[in-house]
Amino acid sequence: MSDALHIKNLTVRAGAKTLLDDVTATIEPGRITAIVGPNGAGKSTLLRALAGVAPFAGTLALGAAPLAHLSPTERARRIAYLPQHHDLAWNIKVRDMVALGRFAYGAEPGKLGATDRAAVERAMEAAGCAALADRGVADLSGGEQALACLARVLAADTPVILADEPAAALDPANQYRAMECLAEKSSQGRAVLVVLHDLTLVAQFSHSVLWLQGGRLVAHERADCESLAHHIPTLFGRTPSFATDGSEALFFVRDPNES
Ligand SMILES: Nc1ncnc2c1ncn2[C@@H]1O[C@H](COP(=O)(O)OP(=O)(O)OP(=O)(O)O)[C@@H](O)[C@H]1O
Repeated sequence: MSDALHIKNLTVRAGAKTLLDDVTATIEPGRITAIVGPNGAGKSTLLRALAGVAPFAGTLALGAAPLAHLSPTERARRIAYLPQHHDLAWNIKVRDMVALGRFAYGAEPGKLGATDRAAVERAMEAAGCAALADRGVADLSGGEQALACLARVLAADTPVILADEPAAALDPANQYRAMECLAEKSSQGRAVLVVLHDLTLVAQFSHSVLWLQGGRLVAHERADCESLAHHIPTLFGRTPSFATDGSEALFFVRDPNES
């Protein structure tokens, strides 16, 4: 089991605008914590601050170790980050892109040791992109690129995983595959923090939810039906229906009285 990720009084500003306002939460290891909120709520900003790519005020610590005290390499060995947008600058092979996940261990694409090679192959297999290993990343479809980027994060084998909408570009089967990959990591004792818009995936895979609205943390609660039914109408202005077959599926039903 790895350490908990402690977020204390996290505030992010861009000029005069406050993107994230005084967020305090603890992200537990061995759990999937979903971040849920409307577009523009600050979900990506929260992950970006935790990943070290957005300046912030406040304190972030992994266990007792403030993240600010870690070197970039030490940080990269502890926290892997899957951004919302996949900016792929070079048309390198999928296998070499996934191998970048091993960079913090000194591995160079094309010159991997046995441990790194095994981690890369395992990650591509888990993410479902092993058959794409020798293809150029720029020649892949959007969903295929998303699987390759997920594999890069899995290959890093970090105690903390930050994933921003990992399922957004994926077909239904691959959405479940991506979430199962993250569930496997959390069952190994890692802390997984994931931005999700699909509320059924939230209900089925997450243990707790950070509810964000307007840059503020509205609540941090267990991902049970009662909590979902309470917060979803408040944040999204619509009341969800819950499947009655025990599948934890959630959906919005069109009001027949609406024109
Ligand atoms: N550099 C910036 N300058 C000004 N405003 C910014 C900047 N970066 C983000 N924002 C704004 O901050 C708010 C939060 O952005 P963020 O990307 O965190 O939202 P989000 O909850 O991830 O949204 P989505 O669900 O649409 O991806 C948005 O209103 C966005 O326009």
